Amino acid sequence: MQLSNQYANLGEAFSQTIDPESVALPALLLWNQPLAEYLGIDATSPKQLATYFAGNERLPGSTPIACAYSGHQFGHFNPQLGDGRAHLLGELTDKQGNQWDLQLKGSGRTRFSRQGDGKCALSPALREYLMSEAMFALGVPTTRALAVVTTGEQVFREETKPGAVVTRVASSHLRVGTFQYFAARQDHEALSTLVDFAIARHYPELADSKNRALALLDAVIDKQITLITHWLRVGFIHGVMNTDNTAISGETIDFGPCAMLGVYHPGTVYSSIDSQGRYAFGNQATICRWNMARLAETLLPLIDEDEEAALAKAEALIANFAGKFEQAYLDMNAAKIGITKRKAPDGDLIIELLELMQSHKLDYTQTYQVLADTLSSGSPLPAEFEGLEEWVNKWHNTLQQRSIETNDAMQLMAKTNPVVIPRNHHVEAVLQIVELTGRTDAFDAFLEVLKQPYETLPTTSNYQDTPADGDQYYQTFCGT
Ligand SMILES: Nc1ncnc2c1ncn2[C@@H]1O[C@H](COP(=O)(O)OP(=O)(O)OP(=O)(O)O)[C@@H](O)[C@H]1O
Ligand SMILES: [Mg+2]
Repeated sequence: MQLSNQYANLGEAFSQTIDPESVALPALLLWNQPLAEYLGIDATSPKQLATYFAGNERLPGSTPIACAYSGHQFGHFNPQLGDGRAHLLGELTDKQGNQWDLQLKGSGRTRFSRQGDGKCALSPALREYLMSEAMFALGVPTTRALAVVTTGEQVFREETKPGAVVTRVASSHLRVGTFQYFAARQDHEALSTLVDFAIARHYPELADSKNRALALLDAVIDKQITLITHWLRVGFIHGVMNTDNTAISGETIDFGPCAMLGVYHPGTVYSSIDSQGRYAFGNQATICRWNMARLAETLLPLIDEDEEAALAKAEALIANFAGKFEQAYLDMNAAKIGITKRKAPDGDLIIELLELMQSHKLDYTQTYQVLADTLSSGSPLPAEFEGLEEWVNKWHNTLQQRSIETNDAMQLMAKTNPVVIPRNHHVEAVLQIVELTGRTDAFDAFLEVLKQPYETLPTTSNYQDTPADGDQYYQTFCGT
């Protein structure tokens, strides 16, 4: 294993070269062996891994850096964010030649730390590991987690908590906020470097585009639409879709206050600080479009020297967002009810189902399982789904009129609708067990099931129940 330092080599304007802070007593708590193998990370002792992934010793070839970025947080621009508690160790190249960033989070203070302590508590580190690996298995583009190392140190939040460092693997850490950082400083040269870097890393097919900045914007918009559509498919609520938490790669990044939707309602919000519901489940596409408009602004000087021409070109792409998203969203929803080649009237059927789920306060994940059951066994709807009969008849008729074989519909539904998701109450329960006991059995058992979310394993049923209180009091916190 030899890391490269491509981002570090972009120069001082982009990052601060700084080693992680050494921790007192590094111990490897979680290790993602399949991911390590995929990345070609050499097998070594848990002790050595803990030393590396706590940041106590440099990995071969690594020059750790903290990256500069800005961001709109809840709509307000903050020019000076950056990795305040993270260190990019460098890039790894896998066997297929793909580049992966290895980054520590919770690894100490940097130039960008502001008032923060640079640390991460154990529970948010575990959440990042569990949720990102669950999302990966669900087929959602995402950053991943390689390790959680406990530090043997305490961090102070409202109370004393055990500390940890989580290792994140991402196809890059370029954020909308990274572009904003240089745009705010009117550093067009750095912006141009970023565009080149992003294209080389993520969109090499755009290398020969006539207008590289515009082509990049177009590609990022498409990737983001795909991402948000996946979130809506599985019921993911990111919780803090600030522009500094929006990756150019189209991967889900920053699992701080994220949660899963239980009862279907587009207004669902769990984040304690999102009092306006800006990042509510059903608002995520609108916010994504807003974030893409912020990205577009940063690229204007590169899109065209003529300001008005640049604006017209960028605006055309932003204006297309809503239409493109709508198509992707309806296609995804059609797949959830077994329809491949969606036709215009299916939109009404889809919207009607969503409205029924909302008015009958039905669980999002369970509803699609119950619908699939009506196809597989012809079983009647369970009592709590009373009121859907008419819709189910209409849906069955649609499948028939469209000559969609029941088996084909069932297969499509089975790969589109997870049987199990990381439900909030189960996530909290396993995180708490690790925090209280230091043992990971319960966490591991849950993760095993989450790794096959479209299969019913012998233990899957342990995690399919809905929370007793319907998550009405559930709250998440910007994990620090
Ligand atoms: N404990 C902390 N110490 C120093 N800086 C912090 C701390 N927690 C958050 N920050 C910084 O505050 C900003 C916003 O934090 P946010 O919660 O979005 O990111 P994060 O969870 O730290 O990291 P990422 O987006 O990389 O997953 C970032 O600049 C982040 O580095
Ligand atoms: Mg963040």
